[in-house]
Amino acid sequence: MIRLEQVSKIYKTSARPALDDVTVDMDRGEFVFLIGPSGSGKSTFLRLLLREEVPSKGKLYVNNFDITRMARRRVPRLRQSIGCVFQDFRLLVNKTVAENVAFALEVIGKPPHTIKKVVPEVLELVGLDGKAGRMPHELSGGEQQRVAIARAFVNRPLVLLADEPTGNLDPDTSQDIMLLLERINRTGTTVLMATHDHSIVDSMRRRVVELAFGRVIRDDARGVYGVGR
Ligand SMILES: Nc1ncnc2c1ncn2[C@@H]1O[C@H](COP(=O)(O)OP(=O)(O)OP(=O)(O)O)[C@@H](O)[C@H]1O
Repeated sequence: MIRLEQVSKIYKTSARPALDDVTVDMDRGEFVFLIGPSGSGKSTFLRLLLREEVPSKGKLYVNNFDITRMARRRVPRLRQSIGCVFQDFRLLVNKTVAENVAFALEVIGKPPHTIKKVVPEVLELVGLDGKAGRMPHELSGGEQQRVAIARAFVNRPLVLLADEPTGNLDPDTSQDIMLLLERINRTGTTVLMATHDHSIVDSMRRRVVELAFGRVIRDDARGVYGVGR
């Protein structure tokens, strides 16, 4: 599903590599935490998968796309196969909950009758039925993140990337969001989540890939956050 072979990323303005000779494989249906201190390369890792950056060295595959050699015109197809969720939700503030989710389908050309059917289904899945007509500012942070997850998942992506999805949420709400991500993972979607949240990583006991200075220093099948520290 996701494969990095000896990938390095060196930004022009930076003295040391942001990623340094990283080799990792993630299978279909895995749930993986990507952890490491600030500046260790987590966001760079995610940006490479979306082809927002290109690697300086190595090979990179996502959902059978060879990202290293990918022509620019094929990038939208790659991004359609990946759902993304961020710490700051990134909803369209002037659209309702349902319109935010529908928009993700409109931009990829889904017909209106499909959109009409699928949007309520996914809102129910994330626990937001009854709130379809609300504006984002009328929702709590946890609810806004649910909308973002619905939007990311509505197209049934093979991979869901989550960059600090609980970073702006209190612990209870964070737990709810994690239950939702687990539920999405159980449908077969690979979930890769970058996080600083010790308690979530420790309570879920999933695969943990730890970065330090751009290198993978740990890859545990059922890991915790702070081993050896
Ligand atoms: N666009 C860029 N240009 C130059 N250097 C960059 C760029 N983006 C990131 N870096 C550098 O690459 C390294 C890794 O950064 P990255 O943002 O991937 O880390 P991170 O683990 O996501 O950090 P955080 O947890 O704070 O988001 C850092 O040294 C950072 O300064």
